[in-house]
Amino acid sequence: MPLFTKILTSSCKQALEPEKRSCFSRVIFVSEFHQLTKRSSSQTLEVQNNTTTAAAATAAAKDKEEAMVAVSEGLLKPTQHHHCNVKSLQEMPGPKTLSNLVEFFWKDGFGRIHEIQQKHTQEYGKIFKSHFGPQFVVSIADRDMVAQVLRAEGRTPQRANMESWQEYRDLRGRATGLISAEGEQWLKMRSVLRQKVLKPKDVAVFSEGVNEVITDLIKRIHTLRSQEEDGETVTNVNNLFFKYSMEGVATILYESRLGCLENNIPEKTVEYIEALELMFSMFKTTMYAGAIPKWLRPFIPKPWREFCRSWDGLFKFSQIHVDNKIKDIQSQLDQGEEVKGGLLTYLLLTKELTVEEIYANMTEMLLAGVDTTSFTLSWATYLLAKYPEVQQSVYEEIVNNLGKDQVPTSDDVPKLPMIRGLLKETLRLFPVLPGNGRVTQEDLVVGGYLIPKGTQLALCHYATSYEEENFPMANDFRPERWLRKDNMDRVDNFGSIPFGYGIRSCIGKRIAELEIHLALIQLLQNFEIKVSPKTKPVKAKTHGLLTPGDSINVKFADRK
Ligand code: HEM
Repeated sequence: MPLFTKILTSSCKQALEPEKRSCFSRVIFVSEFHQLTKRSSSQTLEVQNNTTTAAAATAAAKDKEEAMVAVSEGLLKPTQHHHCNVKSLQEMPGPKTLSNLVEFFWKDGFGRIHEIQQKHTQEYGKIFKSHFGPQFVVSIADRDMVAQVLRAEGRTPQRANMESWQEYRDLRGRATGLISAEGEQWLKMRSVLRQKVLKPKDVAVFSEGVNEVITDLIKRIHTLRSQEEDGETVTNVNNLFFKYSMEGVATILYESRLGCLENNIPEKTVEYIEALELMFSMFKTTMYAGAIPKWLRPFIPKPWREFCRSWDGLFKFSQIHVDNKIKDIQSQLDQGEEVKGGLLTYLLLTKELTVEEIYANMTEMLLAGVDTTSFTLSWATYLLAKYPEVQQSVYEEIVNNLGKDQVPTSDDVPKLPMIRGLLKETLRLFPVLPGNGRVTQEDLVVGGYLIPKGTQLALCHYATSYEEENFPMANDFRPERWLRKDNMDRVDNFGSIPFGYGIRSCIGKRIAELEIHLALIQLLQNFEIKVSPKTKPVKAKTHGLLTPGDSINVKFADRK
């Protein structure tokens, strides 16, 4: 069967009309469907006849809707009557462009993307379309539909909206890292990196280094709280956790310590940490720079300029550390010593990635690994302070299974299911990435709609995380909902997939879990986390990521 079959425009138009579609019996999905109506003047259209997609379509059709558009070598052949409900994108509900503009630009929608997800889901249903300037997005806020999309992914799923990242890299002659790369280039790098960080046992080797950072974190808490009147409160815990996450990720990625948590940081290091903090915050502010059309840049140059400046800083930072490692390795080799080390050493020795690719991946992992971890730790401490009975049960589990003083390693975590539940529940309530993007690589039928190849999808994790049908008493903080009743019990739930799912999911998941689990265990062994008069209700806001909208201030009281 030829890959491309030609279909007469007029027949296609018929196929798009729901009432006329029902008389075609062969199931196929029409590529570039959204462009069909635009091309009314052309006589023919090329339509990809993809057998895999047709099979997926048949399965989908059995499930809920029958999918049917049109096919055949040359002409559409109406054969037999067949009931078909596949709807077109034109029929999909969604907010009007103007109301989106008002929502985002007049009502500070960029800070409330997570709430808008929920609002639009209530207004338009669990699958809806939106226009953001030139961008057209189909949002999916249903657990089963999200599962369907992610399970159907091919070997190189495509992330949406990475053009501005790619543009920066082209401009500076830099390589792409895992986040921004696509296709075979992405697959090659992913295959190398996944061997070192994707399994719990791969990251277990980092336990010792992470525990050293935690020792410094605890010392720092002692210092900070001693500066407060009550001797217990730490204000804006996120500042502290930012430094912890930066230090932790640097230990793992660069195999070196930065000294972010020292009490007396040399002035040079202070400047350097401040510059890093600035770059992170600038990055969040400017990450929408790519949404501004290029022709507008001469008139509004600042966002793009700052976006490039923050990338320059992040790349420079990574490059310094990678270059230092290269020198270290070289001098060890020169002295005839055996070279041992972690992830970076492995990458440099095996040469499976080029040095440019290593710079790019270290930079992107640094960017992906700091705020995500620190916001999650901040929310976890906030929730523990607010729910003392939950904190007590997590603490008791630690005392009973590990003891009050024993320093945990990654091997201990499976003995502490409540710690795992605590992290999962924190990320359910505050998923750092409230949504995830994909560009469809095949035509798909989702929720009864034909979604053509090349469509941008927004998977609305925040909205699904708060659905009662996915999580009863969804607004409550209940880590125990994640406990398994027995070994066979699975509590996975596509309603909350804070690290994504499948081949393109977060590659740093195990690193993040290690850093967060070990830190929370030691924090609870040392302190009772309590609300203080300075603890105010804190709401989430979207600022690139889902961040605490205000300072989180809590007490770290000594355990009796
Ligand atoms: C609580 C912490 C974290 C959360 C919630 C988180 C979440 C996510 C999510 C949702 C994605 C997108 C997945 C997808 O598209 O399906 C992602 C991708 C990624 N994350 Fe994380 N992340 C966290 C920590 C980290 C850390 C610590 C690192 C590295 C040290 C990291 C590195 C990455 C990278 C490189 C990608 C791109 C993967 C790819 O495209 O192949 N993340 N993360």
